[in-house]
Amino acid sequence: MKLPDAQRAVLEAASANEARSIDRLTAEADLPDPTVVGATFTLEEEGLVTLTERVETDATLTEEGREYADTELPELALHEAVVAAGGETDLGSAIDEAGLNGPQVDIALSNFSRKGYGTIDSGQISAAPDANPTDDPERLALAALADGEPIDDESVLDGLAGRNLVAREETTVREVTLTDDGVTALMEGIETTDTVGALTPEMLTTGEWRDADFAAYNVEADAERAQAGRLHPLRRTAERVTDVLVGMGFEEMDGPHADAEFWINDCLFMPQDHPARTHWDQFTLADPDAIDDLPDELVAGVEHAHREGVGPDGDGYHSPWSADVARRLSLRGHTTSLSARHLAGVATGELEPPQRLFSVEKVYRNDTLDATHLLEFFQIEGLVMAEDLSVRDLMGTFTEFYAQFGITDLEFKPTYNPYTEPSFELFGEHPTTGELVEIGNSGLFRPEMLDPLGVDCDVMAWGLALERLLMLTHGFEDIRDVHGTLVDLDFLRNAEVVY
Ligand SMILES: N[C@@H](Cc1ccccc1)C(=O)O
Repeated sequence: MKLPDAQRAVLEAASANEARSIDRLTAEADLPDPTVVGATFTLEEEGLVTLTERVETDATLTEEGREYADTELPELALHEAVVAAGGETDLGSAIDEAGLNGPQVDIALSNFSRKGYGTIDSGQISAAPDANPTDDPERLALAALADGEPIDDESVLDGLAGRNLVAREETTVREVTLTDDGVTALMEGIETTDTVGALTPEMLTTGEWRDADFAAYNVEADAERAQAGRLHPLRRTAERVTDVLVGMGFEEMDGPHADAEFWINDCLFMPQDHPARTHWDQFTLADPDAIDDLPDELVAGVEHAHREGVGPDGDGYHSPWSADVARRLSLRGHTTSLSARHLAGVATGELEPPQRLFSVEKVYRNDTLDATHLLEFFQIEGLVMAEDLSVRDLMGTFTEFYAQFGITDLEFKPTYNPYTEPSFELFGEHPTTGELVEIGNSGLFRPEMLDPLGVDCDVMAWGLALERLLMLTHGFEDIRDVHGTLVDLDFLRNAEVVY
């Protein structure tokens, strides 16, 4: 019989008397695992081997399990402390003596009683005289696992898995046995065919590939999973947002992450003593600490709006205003700075209506980290500049935009921004908790903002949070499950950006 090299090696490594695992055949045939699996599948099809599959459950120590294997289970540490104190003592000193703290205290107390190591009664703890902590099955199992020994007692393993001290993982073990035909073939002798398993650069350059007999691929064979790099789901969502907005006729804006407060705040009619302009909210740069080249005429116009307001009935803030503050350099707390630069005509030249602009960019805020706040996040900024815009246009745009992501239950709540009137916060329903989540803020820019920038038509605008959009589309309850060091690798590898 003629067989390709790999099949012959697998056949020779297999036995008729004993089922051998693929791992063992791989070691004996000295071939890569996928090659052996592929060869085995073909041999099975040809009736030369039989292949059986068995699911084995592996147990490995979790970090906590390892810690207790190295030291002691909390309930045993507690027992030891009680025994050392003469068999009975007050609970507080037993806990201290056992060196228990935080969640370990509860763990120790509940397991101490459950396992019959003693009793706890009105603040006193006593050790059961007949308890035998040395033979504690969980303790022995942890020690055995730490030494790499197998554990047969499933109920102990289940208990440890329930305490999160052991992680159980199922693996499929494939085993191969020679059939009678396989034995006969081996006895009659096997010649190696010259089928080629892999195309090499040499075969291409010499032209040898032309006459080669290539082995067929077995597309059903198990192969190692290659984890290639891929874009973060958040980045892919950002790209999707860009696609949607471009599809709605928007053009992308660009601009600096660190900018003069003039563009970030002053142009937005944010008084210089506004709380959002303090270090509690924004990150101010120390070096360099200012932008010197602001357009004089614009600065004068903005200062005038702040001091006197706009129009015959206008009224300003009558609060301090200084060009030095306006020149101060900060990380942008919103990308509305890009809208200001574009509307002022300093980004891409004077704008004529109609215009639709957007950006999906990072912004930075000195927030307190929690489930819905990070120090930086992506903002979906947008503006429409046209004659006669109304709140209906604003709501219609959001309805159209969010519908692309399957979000059709938007709610609007009136709010206040120094730079818009009217202003609306947007909310969407969280798919699993049902809670309303704030997903953005919007409004029509006020004349106090537009007039100094030289814009005399209407502008509606918004800032939406990309991470919050992802929370609604993927059901996250904590933003830190999307960003940062706590993100689940499987999520990064497998998440689909669905729309
Ligand atoms: N700048 C606002 C969003 C916004 C932009 C434009 C108009 C109204 C609101 C924010 O960061 O929340």
